[in-house]
Amino acid sequence: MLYPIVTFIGAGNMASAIFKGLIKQGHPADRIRVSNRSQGKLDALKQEFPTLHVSTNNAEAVADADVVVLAVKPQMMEDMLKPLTTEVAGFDQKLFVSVAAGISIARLQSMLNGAKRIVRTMPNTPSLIGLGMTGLFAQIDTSDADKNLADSLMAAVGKTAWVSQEAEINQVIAAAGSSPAYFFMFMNAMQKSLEGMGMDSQTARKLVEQAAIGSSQLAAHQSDKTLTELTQQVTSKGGTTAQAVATFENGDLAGLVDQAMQACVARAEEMEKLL
Ligand SMILES: NC(=O)C1=CN([C@@H]2O[C@H](COP(=O)(O)OP(=O)(O)OC[C@H]3O[C@@H](n4cnc5c(N)ncnc54)[C@H](OP(=O)(O)O)[C@@H]3O)[C@@H](O)[C@H]2O)C=CC1
Ligand SMILES: O=C(O)[C@@H]1CCC=N1
Repeated sequence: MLYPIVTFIGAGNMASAIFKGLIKQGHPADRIRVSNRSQGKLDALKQEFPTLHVSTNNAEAVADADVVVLAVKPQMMEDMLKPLTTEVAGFDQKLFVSVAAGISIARLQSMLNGAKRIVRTMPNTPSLIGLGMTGLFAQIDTSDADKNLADSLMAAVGKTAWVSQEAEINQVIAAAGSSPAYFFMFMNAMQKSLEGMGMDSQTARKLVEQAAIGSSQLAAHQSDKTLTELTQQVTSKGGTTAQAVATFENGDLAGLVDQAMQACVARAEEMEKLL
């Protein structure tokens, strides 16, 4: 099988989670190019993957790309793309996969001089270990071949879900792109509580980590049960869990989570207007 040449512009947190994940899944490193503004990250990558093509020159990195993954911060996208539209022959004919929050396809199209082959995605950092969750959206006139190529890249590092309305990508951000941070915060709060009770941090981290892994795996294995049913399975009447659950309910955990998710979506919508 001949793997497509994939160029990542930006070698930050999200891009590196995806391309390292791809390499782990068998995509040959010599068919991946990574360009980044500063040299330091590239030097480290070259050490880790000697056959990876790295460059601080975006135009050079995209020249032979089949797919260009746009992975710079949203605020930097326009300045990053502008020179490429004139410097790189046939640039607007390539397939672009954007991972950026808050930049619509219409906006990308205008930044890309009218390019037509664009898939907007919202991945997350667990892609690094093959457990990513990516939402994808493409306009109606995007070819199946382009959709399949974008899907296969993201499916190599986790699960994928297509949304039929572009606005839903902002909900994917709340559910998957940003949500690893929520889970880490929850785990961290548990760890800190245990430490406050006197437990050493290593043991506290191990307990929290394994309980989180076990719970998420159990939910995935028993997807026929609702999350409320899974909660009830743990909660003995008059027992310990009931006290913790009541504390969360009294503090309106669900309301707070809803507020956080809404704030996330609202910020994505606001970014779409600003950028
Ligand atoms: N982090 C996450 O969990 C997720 C992020 N995203 C999206 O991914 C994108 C990147 O975010 P993230 O990885 O967190 O950000 P990072 O800041 O970690 O990475 C951005 C990278 O882009 C590089 N860069 C900036 N300007 C240029 C340029 N002109 N040419 C080449 N490289 C450039 C930066 O280089 P330098 O080393 O010089 O700073 C940096 O390494 C964003 O659009 C974000 O919305 C989407 C889903 C999840
Ligand atoms: O915080 C952000 O804007 C990006 C998008 C999703 C995760 N990180």
